[in-house]
Amino acid sequence: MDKIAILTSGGDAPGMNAVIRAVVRTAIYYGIEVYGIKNGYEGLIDGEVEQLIESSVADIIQRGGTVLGTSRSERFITHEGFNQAIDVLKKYGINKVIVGGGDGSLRGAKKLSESGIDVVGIPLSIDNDLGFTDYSIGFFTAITTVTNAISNIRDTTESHGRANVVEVMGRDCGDIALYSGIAGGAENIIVPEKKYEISEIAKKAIVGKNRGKRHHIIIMAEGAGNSYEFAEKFEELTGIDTKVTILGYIQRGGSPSVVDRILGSTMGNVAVEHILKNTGGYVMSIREGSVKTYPIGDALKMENKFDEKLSEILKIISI
Ligand SMILES: Nc1ncnc2c1ncn2[C@@H]1O[C@H](COP(=O)(O)OP(=O)(O)O)[C@@H](O)[C@H]1O
Ligand SMILES: O=P(O)(O)OC[C@H]1O[C@](O)(COP(=O)(O)O)[C@@H](O)[C@@H]1O
Repeated sequence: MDKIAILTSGGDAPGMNAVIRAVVRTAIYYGIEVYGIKNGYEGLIDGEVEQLIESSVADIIQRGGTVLGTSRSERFITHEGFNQAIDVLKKYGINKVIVGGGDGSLRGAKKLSESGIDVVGIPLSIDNDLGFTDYSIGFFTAITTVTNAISNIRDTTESHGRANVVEVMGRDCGDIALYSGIAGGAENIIVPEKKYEISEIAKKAIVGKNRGKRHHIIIMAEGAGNSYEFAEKFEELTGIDTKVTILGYIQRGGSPSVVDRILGSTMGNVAVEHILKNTGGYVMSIREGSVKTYPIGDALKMENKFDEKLSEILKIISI
């Protein structure tokens, strides 16, 4: 008899709870025992495993974070830690695992599948840095939070006639900066995928200022440089009083958006149906509006592409 477990791993993302809820309720619907593994791969190694029932996931769809807890686990990458994790799964008779997380977590899931455990990975990361899916769950909530913050920052920036460098998350991926930059009407974005010239950004601000513009918002992804150093140089070049706002963890928490709840519920449900019918390793994806599955090895080789067109649109319309 199949036994399914669900774990969440890596950086948490709004929508993780919708996934957990859908996985648990779908498994029970099909008469399958379902287990929750606490605190990601760390909890798996330590045997933090608990059977879940319908009511275990009551009243969680609206909550940010993950009720199962998460971790970044150095131990899981070691031979010893990984084998301990496999032993725990064997002890409970769990043969199928659904992993919700980002790139690293899904690499861990691939390793589990190579050890004979059937897995389905669900893309959960606010960064939207996965090549095999158009969107990862959590991204839309994060960019809504960032966009609301930009609107607030714009009000005060405009009143004072200042510039503001808003630092957002995204170590290797500029999607949070790009999408919230478009939605918030930022004049410039600075992202890890593209080189920038501070002199060009300053020139644009001076042209705007001479036109009577009283605010200038620059969104900087955390992986693209040091926002304080940038702001100091920008102020020097433009003569515009320049402040820095680092949004930090504010953008990773909070009640999930409608899109993330629906994506989470759908992917959680389809993941269970898929894992019951298939052996091996897979991931869930959303491509051009449809939910799809890919073999996990192929999926992790797909390159994440920066949306040059959207970046060009920002350049043209945010002057
Ligand atoms: N190549 C890998 N092989 C096995 N496990 C991995 C690998 N990369 C990451 N992991 C596991 O996944 C965890 C989460 O990965 P991390 O990159 O921190 O977050 P995310 O999944 O959000 O990208 C890591 O702490 C580690 O335990
Ligand atoms: O919580 P931590 O360990 O400080 O991680 C911060 C990082 O996690 C993220 O929020 C999400 O990244 P991952 O999806 O790779 O975990 C990044 O944007 C950020 O740099």
